[in-house]
Amino acid sequence: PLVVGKEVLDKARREGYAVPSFNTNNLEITQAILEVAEELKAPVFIQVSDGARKYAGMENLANLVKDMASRVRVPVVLHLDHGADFAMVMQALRAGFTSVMIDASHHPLEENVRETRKVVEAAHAVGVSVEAELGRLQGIEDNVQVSEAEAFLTDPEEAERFVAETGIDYLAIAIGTSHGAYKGKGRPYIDHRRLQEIARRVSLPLVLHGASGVPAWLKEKLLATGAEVKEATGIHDEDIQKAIPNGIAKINIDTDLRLAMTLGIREVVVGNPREFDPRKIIGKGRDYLKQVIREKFQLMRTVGRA
Ligand SMILES: O=C(COP(=O)(O)O)N(O)CCCCOP(=O)(O)O
Ligand code: NA
Ligand SMILES: [Zn+2]
Repeated sequence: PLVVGKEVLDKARREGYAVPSFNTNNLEITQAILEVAEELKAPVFIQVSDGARKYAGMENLANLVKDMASRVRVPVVLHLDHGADFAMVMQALRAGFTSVMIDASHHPLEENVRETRKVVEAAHAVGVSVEAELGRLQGIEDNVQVSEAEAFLTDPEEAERFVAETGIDYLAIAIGTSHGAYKGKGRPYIDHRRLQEIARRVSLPLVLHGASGVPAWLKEKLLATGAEVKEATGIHDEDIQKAIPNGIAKINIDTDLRLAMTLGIREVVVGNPREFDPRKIIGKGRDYLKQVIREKFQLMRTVGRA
């Protein structure tokens, strides 16, 4: 069934596992997520970004997820990813989202607090959980000077204050991850000591953005279809496994789903130039999506937790 975010994540942090939050943009991605969650008896977040809202329509995606979630046995949370402003959050609340993120982390702290408090008041009034962000994920360019990079990472003491002043339900932090398929040359540096210090001060579930791994098997297969993803790199599994016992309870995955869907589509389109049944083309993408989604539930130890 569709459930509120807080109950799912409080349990995850308490019991030392994480819940993947997968971005959806259409029917096939939503099907893949829910079929695997059901198969593995795992709770799951399905999140809608601004881009997805523009591509598919917020109400369309909300109605699809709500209806499909009502027909599965595992807990499903419908989450607004990177809510840009109060208006967008209100639209999500009206559409029946059960969790919303207000991302005001690029504003000065005082404004982030103000914006976030406003959203908390509205969302909590209708029983919906709130995620906010403190600190900024490094940009795609990794030519950020060390000092600037420091300024982007979440300050533990500030995090404690931010949580107290805003009343949020879970906190997104910056400890070295970044959005997209190009997370820097080699292995991205994840600041586990900083995470431990944040987790010592903040008892709320912590959220990791930019956590896609760009798995080797997926990258190799994509390269074999002629996809130009040679420079693509992700977060290492060991860093994910290390972050979970240190308070990370929600882990955002979008890029790995994009790569999986693209692999399926390219394999059919490049491999069978005579194929023009979209169900065969997108369907192959859905198969690879299910494989990646299975791996995420296993990596995060979400299996059997529903
Ligand atoms: O943290 C993440 C995903 O991180 P990842 O890129 O490592 O998967 N997310 O929050 C997903 C962000 C998707 C937003 O993009 P569009 O507006 O273009 O849809
Ligand atoms: Na989010
Ligand atoms: Zn994000």
